[in-house]
Amino acid sequence: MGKWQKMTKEELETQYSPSRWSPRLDKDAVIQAHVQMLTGGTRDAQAATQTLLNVPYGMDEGEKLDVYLPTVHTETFPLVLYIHGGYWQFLSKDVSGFAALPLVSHGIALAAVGYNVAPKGRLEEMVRQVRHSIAFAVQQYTGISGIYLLGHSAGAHLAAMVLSTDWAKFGVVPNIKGAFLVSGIYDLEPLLHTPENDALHMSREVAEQNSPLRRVSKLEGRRACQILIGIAQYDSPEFRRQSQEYFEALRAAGWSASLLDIGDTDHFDIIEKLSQENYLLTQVILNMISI
Ligand SMILES: Nc1ccccc1C(=O)C[C@H](N)C(=O)O
Repeated sequence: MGKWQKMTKEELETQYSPSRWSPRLDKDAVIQAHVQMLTGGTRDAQAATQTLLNVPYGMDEGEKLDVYLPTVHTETFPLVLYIHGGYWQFLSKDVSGFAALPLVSHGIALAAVGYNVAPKGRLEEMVRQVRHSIAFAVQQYTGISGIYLLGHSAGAHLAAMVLSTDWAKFGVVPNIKGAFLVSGIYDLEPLLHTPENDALHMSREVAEQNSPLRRVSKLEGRRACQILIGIAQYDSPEFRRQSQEYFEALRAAGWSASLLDIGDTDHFDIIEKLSQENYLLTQVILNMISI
């Protein structure tokens, strides 16, 4: 048993409130600034990139992709699927193109995945939607040379769930070459005891079945796929513990996984800075994709 079980309700709530740990700004200001950075970054990326916005990947209104295409046309290119964060309740694909510019200028496409956040969407539905979006992308775009997942916070959780997909149900086996999981949550159980679950309505069973940490043995495709787990210096100790544990579990199961602890970042700017080409994580991603 980890030590979160011994925490008071208040302590657990604090540990699982990323906004309370930023040394830059107070909790409301950091979220406001985050939304501003994502919105502005996405606007800039859309102004400078060839895009395909609101491409439906399913029947539901929320099942859409925003695709940012490589600057120079090539027959084949890697595709990064970006899965946004926001505790499965906030944000959307509409503010999730901010990382596109450094990628498209290096011949890499980015697709921001829309999914139904709570209270409209339930957790199992979000997992299914994100999996479906990947199956759709590989069927739709024949020029994809490899798929890379990039997820932040709740989006890193969803990306990790994609790695344990039984693709037989989807009729395709995507060539997932890498996953960049940034400041993610890999064990949902502690959240059952926090107010975050008021909107998510997860049962214990749903939390267990959708915890990547408990599904490491079900992962497929380990030979080809590299996993990078990124964590912010100023993420909470619980968030940092979760990344460390997931990393260790992946390594123990024979995966090619690495853990990158990014100094002088918090839960929010660790991902915002992906709009900058000279940011450490941008460089690591470009190197891992290295075309
Ligand atoms: N990641 C986010 C992105 C956008 C808006 C909110 C969040 C949060 O994480 C909220 C959480 N309840 C917090 O206290 O930090």
